[in-house]
Amino acid sequence: MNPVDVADYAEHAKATLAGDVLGYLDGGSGAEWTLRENTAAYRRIRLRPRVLVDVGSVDTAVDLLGSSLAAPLGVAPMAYHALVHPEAELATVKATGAAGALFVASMFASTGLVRMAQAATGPLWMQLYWLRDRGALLELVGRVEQAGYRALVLTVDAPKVARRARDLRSGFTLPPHVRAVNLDAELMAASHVAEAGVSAIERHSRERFDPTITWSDLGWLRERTRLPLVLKGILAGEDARLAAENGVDAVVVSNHGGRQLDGVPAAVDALAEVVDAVAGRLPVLVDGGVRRGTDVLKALALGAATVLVGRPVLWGLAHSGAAGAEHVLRLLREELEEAMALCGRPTTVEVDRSVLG
Ligand SMILES: Cc1cc2nc3c(=O)[nH]c(=O)nc-3n(C[C@H](O)[C@H](O)[C@H](O)COP(=O)(O)O)c2cc1C
Ligand SMILES: CC(C)CC(=O)C(=O)O
Repeated sequence: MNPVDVADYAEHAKATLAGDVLGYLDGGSGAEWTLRENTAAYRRIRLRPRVLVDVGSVDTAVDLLGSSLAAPLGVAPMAYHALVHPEAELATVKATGAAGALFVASMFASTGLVRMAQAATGPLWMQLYWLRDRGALLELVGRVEQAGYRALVLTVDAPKVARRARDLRSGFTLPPHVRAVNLDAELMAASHVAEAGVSAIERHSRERFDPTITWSDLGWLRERTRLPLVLKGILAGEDARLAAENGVDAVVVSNHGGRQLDGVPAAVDALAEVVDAVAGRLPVLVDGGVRRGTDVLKALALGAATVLVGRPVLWGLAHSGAAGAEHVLRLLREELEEAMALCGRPTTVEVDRSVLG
């Protein structure tokens, strides 16, 4: 059966991927309460359409940090696309460009950052974790700048990677052919060895991520790069205000897809607080639980500038490579277009909180 919505791709992934890979992809931390909330919260938000509006043509385009996107959609940074398809990030980068969306590469991408840049036909950002070895961090930033990436996304919700029961139960480790090729060999090695009670992925963070960084360290990075700096993993209005005061260019409201602190609200439920706190000083993106075009519309209505999509893109990639990933993004865009028409809001600038019931 040909998939007709994201749920079909999710089902296909569940039926076909190896158990440990599926667990790493679909799983969350703790009791997975936040993971479930991310999708459940969208189902609780209702739409409030206006009628007899000319919706003969609907335009989903937005501008974001100097780039224009055909739709307010991006691919969230996700490690190791090679886990689900041999073409890995090359396929997802191409798919994203074809769909007119933004691609955020993970620091743990399984494809070289220059090869990703060469395959890109749209805007490309790079996600970073702050490494204890600042020399290695800066060296990577230099290569990212050189390759033409347009922004750095610093993930701030993972001073350490949280315990994820599915990975511990399955003993998940990376197969030998899947590597974080943009990082040094020593760092990569940790991800291939599981220890009792610590998953291979957890070891990355324990050994290499710097859990001591604070707001005062951001200036150090700011001074050393000309790229816009985006913080990913903001859930509190106070932190969003601090971001604006510390020269950050955008924030992503995110709970890491329910993979970090379990018990925090769904990303969409934290969105309004952050949007209100920044009061237009910076664009606010959101990710977590977006599975339908109506979810994108709800996030836009609450003030999101763009929505990032995580797991659905990997489900599409697992299903049929670049074609599947592109179809997932196109489905979301088409569903958004339909929802905008049926809500009587033919352009994204007309989407505000009055869309919500
Ligand atoms: C398999 C997987 C790998 C991820 N890897 C990263 C990563 O390397 N860096 C990061 O900042 N976030 C990472 N995330 C979190 C995503 O960027 C994003 O916040 C989350 O997946 C959004 O939720 P969704 O999957 O419900 O759309 C990962 C998520 C998944 C599912
Ligand atoms: C390699 C990991 C740190 C990637 C990640 O952020 C995740 O699995 O959620």
